[in-house]
Amino acid sequence: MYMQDSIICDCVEVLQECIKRLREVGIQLLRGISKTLGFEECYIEKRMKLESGCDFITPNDYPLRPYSENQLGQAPHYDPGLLILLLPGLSNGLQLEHHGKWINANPQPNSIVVSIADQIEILTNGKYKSVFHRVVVNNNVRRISLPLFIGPSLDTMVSPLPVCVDEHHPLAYLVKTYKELLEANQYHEIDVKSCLKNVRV
Ligand SMILES: O=C(O)CCC(=O)C(=O)O
Ligand SMILES: [Fe+2]
Repeated sequence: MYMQDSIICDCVEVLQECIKRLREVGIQLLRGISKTLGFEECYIEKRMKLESGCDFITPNDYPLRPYSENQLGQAPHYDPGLLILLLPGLSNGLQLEHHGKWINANPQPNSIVVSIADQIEILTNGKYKSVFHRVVVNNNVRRISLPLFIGPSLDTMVSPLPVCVDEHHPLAYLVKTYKELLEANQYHEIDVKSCLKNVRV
């Protein structure tokens, strides 16, 4: 009993440290994105109130499946949030859509997969696209992955930045709070589901 408790404690500490470091990487990348848009580096952090941001960590465990080509562990989807930082585990399976084809992400060992999510697409009025992706699984390696969804605070209005809207790029998304976007599911409860289809103009 004692052993089990101490193992669980160790796991919690490792997980907390892992989340902290993934978040630090995410914040640095968001600073880079702020700069590419012509802002000072903390612009997105401040505008999205990331100090009280709403992050989700949703570990995935894909059991082994009887073999069939492209057996899906997760159907094609977009992710909510600003950025996703994913520890992809030891088996391949993550695929990204590129020009209508599915491409294997094939991350290097010990790497972090970073993807743009819905709220960056909305903020940039579609200049940076949320990544459409899916997971295929196979019958010889169990896949465990750990994504961290970095998001704004729930009361933050998410709308295209004026600098990304002009006559060639008309406003393409409605204005809603992050909470409203996460609640746009049949249960009207906060859920880690993409909201893009509900806000495209
Ligand atoms: O397991 C993966 O590699 C991706 C997981 C994912 O897309 C998700 O949890 O939203
Ligand atoms: Fe995802």
